[in-house]
Amino acid sequence: MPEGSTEELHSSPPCESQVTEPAGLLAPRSSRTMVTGGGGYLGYNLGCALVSSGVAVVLFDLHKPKWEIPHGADFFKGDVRDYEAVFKACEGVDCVFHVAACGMSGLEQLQKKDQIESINVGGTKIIIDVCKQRNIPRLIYTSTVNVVFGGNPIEEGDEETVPYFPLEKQFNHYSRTKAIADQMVLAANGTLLKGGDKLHTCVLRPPGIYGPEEQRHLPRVAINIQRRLFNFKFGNHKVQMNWVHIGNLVQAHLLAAEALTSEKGYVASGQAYYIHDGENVIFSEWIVPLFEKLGYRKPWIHIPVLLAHIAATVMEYLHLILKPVFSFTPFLTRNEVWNVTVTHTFRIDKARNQLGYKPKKFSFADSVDHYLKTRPTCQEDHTFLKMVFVFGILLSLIILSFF
Ligand SMILES: NC(=O)c1ccc[n+]([C@@H]2O[C@H](COP(=O)([O-])OP(=O)(O)OC[C@H]3O[C@@H](n4cnc5c(N)ncnc54)[C@H](O)[C@@H]3O)[C@@H](O)[C@H]2O)c1
Repeated sequence: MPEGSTEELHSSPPCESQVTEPAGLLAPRSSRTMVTGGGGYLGYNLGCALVSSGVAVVLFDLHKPKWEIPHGADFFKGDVRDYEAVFKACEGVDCVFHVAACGMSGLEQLQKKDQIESINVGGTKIIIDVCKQRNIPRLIYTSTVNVVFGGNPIEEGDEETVPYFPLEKQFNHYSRTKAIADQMVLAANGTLLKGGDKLHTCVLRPPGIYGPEEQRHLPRVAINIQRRLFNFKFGNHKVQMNWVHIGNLVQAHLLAAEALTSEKGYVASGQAYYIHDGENVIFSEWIVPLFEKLGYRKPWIHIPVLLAHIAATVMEYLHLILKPVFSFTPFLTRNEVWNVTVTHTFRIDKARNQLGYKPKKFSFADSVDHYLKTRPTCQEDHTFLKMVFVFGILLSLIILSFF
């Protein structure tokens, strides 16, 4: 399909199976919306919920979703860095959900700085510019808790008291560029549209996303458990964090779109919201169903956090060195080590009070069951990866012996 063209695919029933209760929550006062990153997990599920609410959707993405496109949605193949493509896709649109991002986890996190920056920052600038030119009055940006978390402990942080993590100290490009984009979107609130009205913007900051069909975290962790790379546990057992189920995150996006309307007094204009399931979890306990249902023993070899950090560093460098001849996904990155070894929890009172956000209760175990039912049966040979891992641990031990 040519770049910048729309394609309405199958007219199969929309994707209720992806999100337990997405539709009919509310119909955002919109006739046509655009979801960037509409081929990805959140973007696609959000698109499904919107069409179920009777709102037409353009799913804008570099890649087609792996799931069937629901009736009422158009897929537009395009790049958020391409002004003309974004402008064309936004014809008739009155609300944009800017979900597309690059560099989030695993291999992607190690992509070149320029690539990540051009998508996360450059792409966001283009989205804002097109909203102005196309007189689109509502823009909802999917940010991340990483804009304030960079390895610093945060307990029950809220939107008013926790500052952005200093950009110069963010050691991964994803978090740094998401923080820049988050600030750009908030700064764009209230700017004049070409037709004279105002642009209303808000940002949602979720932690890790889980749910049925999630592709980014669960399958990767599961594969590494099967490779027995997660026999190791590190860090304090009391480390807490939040997670968000896809159904709750979709709900929050729909509510945010509502809260940028005059009917809701533009309550969300210029606001940021933390969004999660409404509970703090201990990571080592939360992940247990995955080990149990896969039939593997829980991690039992305790290693110091520093060693895990060094191993992740070594993995990242090995990845860079070997990239020209062999590309592998490090089983952990430094950023991911911080994520599971440093407490970072947030309050969601602001979203509850201003947006009317009411997270539903979901179970991670159900997502694991779904994964086990749908995972591909054929497994690759991981001998080389195991070698790389063992090499990483050995190298880390050698480095550690110098301390
Ligand atoms: N997955 C998580 O755990 C998590 C946690 C916090 C925040 N977020 C945020 O949520 C959003 C969605 O995450 P997801 O899990 O659905 O990710 P995903 O990778 O499934 O979806 C992202 C989509 O963006 C698309 N994309 C990337 N570059 C693009 C470009 N230049 N032009 C057009 N499309 C492009 C990708 O093709 C992909 O389909 C992201 O903004 C991410 O930063 C995700």
